[in-house]
Amino acid sequence: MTIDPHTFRPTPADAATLALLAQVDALTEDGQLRRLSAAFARFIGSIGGGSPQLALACVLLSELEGRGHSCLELDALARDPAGLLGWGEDSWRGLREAAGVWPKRGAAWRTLLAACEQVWAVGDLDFEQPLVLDGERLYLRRYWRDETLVAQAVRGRALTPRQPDLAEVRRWLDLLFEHAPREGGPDWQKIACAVALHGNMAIITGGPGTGKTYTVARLLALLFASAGEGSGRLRIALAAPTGKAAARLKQSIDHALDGLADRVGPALPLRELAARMGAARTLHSLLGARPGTRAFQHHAGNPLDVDVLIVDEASMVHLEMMAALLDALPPQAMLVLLGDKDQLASVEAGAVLGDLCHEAQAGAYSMETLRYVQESSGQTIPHAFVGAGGPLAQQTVMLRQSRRFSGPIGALALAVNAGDAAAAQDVLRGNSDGKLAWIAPAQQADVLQLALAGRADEIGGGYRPYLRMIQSGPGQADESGQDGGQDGWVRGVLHSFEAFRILCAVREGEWGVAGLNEAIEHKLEGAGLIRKRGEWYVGRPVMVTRNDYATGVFNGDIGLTLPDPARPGYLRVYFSEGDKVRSVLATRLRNVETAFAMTVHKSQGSEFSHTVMVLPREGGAVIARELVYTGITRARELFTLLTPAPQVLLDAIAARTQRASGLRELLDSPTV
Ligand SMILES: Nc1ncnc2c1ncn2[C@@H]1O[C@H](COP(=O)(O)OP(=O)(O)OP(=O)(O)O)[C@@H](O)[C@H]1O
Repeated sequence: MTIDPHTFRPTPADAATLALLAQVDALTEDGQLRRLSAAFARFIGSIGGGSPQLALACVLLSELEGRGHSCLELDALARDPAGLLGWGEDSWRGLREAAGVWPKRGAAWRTLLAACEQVWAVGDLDFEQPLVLDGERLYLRRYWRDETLVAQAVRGRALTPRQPDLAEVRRWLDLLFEHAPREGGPDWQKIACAVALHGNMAIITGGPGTGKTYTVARLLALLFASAGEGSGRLRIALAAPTGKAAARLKQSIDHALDGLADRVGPALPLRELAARMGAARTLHSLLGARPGTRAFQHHAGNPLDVDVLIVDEASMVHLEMMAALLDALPPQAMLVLLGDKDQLASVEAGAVLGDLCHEAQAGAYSMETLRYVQESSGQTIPHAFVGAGGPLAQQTVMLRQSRRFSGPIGALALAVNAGDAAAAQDVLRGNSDGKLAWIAPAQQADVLQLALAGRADEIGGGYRPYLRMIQSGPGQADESGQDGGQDGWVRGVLHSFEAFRILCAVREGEWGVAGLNEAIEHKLEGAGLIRKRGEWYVGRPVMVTRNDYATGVFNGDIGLTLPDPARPGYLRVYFSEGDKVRSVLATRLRNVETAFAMTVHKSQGSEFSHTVMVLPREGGAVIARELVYTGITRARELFTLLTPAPQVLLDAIAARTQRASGLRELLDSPTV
């Protein structure tokens, strides 16, 4: 439902509700609430009887939706409404007084809301009311529908048994996984492949470098092998939430299959089969996004033409997209989700992968799963991982050892993920052979110096190398000593830019994306590395902020501005997509922002040799453990952390982002 807050006029409501809405308006003017929330409360009041409690519940529901929650939990509403918004009692008092009667228990709120004609209590007669009450959760209908669809589809898929030939699976797994894990214990990668073959849905989760792509490449080989004569007809689709992640997935899978081809020999023409798979696509393009609408070309009535769908970076997939994806996937197709459950959830509402993986750490495997895994892979799941998990837990495997992400950066990520601020501090202060640096308390000048030239002890750090390469122009030898002409030069510049990035936790202020981009531009201009002439200039890195079907660029794509070789005086923006480079005339790009500094959120799915993360001077609800963990895990070789106020880091590590959602409960409910 779309409401224009400027044109919407409510019908008259009772005096108490009007008094409450006046308070809401004042807080909106103050910038504490978004405009949409008051408009939504008025809209709900206009289509049925109103009450100040209902209006306030609507304001909160809308605010929480804007912060990524899919519902309002009535228990929390009764207990600590101010806490829901991260407000102190003072800011909240006015609203609370205006609301009048304030039920002290979730159940009482349920009774109050269930009596409203705008609310459908699940189980009652449904009149398509805009609000839905499911147990003690209040939803916008759209999110309730999406959550229910996801839970039903996921349970159904996980429960759909496949009956692979166990001896054959075992034979192939032994061939595909040559070495036992160095650290001993079960080979979780092998287990993941076996488990995936057991149902129509599997999740492989793990931190960076734990081998998710390595494993899924072997799973594909196994699927080709199991298809026998029909292997050439197996329709496999690869997808990811962003173009960049999709390109990376395809590249890694091709590389892994190529490496496997010789090992499996002529028994399986892996190179040929891989070549037939086609490119990886963004989820938007796979589902057939239609500009200007939320609907997709593919849905239950027009399902995707696939047998196996692999989705990488699944932590970035929001609730609505996951529901659309599951709706469009034919029931007999296999879905494999890959992702790191501990990363930041999607920008939009939902924390789907986190919810789906809530038992991944513990395992919670049944004895039946243990037996199946033993027979199909020869692997013994230790008893510590036995439990009473639901059907999806049986189809989920967490990879636990990182091959490329060890050392001090890995130790820091582990400490942060475990919420252990003291251990994180020890790692940051300890001897890390220069891999880690912690600048605290930091000044903005520290960030600017890093942007210019990296750390003092670093050769060729910061943004200087790529800007110098631009200044040298094509025709010069690249890093490898080869002259690649215009194309080679563009690739070289893009590659060099990818080596370094500054990530921020917030958008606004001195320590946010906006303030830092401006200051960095100034610094680079002062050093003679860029020449700003208006908005567009040579060397400007940009991030696309909105999908644009006309130019084929999508939200989150990052490009570099370079001279147009065909038209002197014109600029083009070059985007790298795996092995390919695309370019668009700069003036055709409408929704972009400078990207020397970008948010941690937008950096998901990317890695940089040297990642610099900047925390702001003041914490807040968004500066939590998942954000810090996601920032650290973007670093391949060096990680530098800047904190103007070190306490913000410690508070962030202690805080978890909990998004309200009913998905976990629904997943475990046999009646869904
Ligand atoms: N069992 C293994 N034996 C040997 N090498 C492995 C194994 N598992 C993974 N690797 C190697 O470790 C590296 C990381 O693996 P991979 O890229 O699959 O991890 P990932 O979990 O997909 O990482 P990311 O989340 O960063 O994309 C790769 O070079 C891969 O070839």
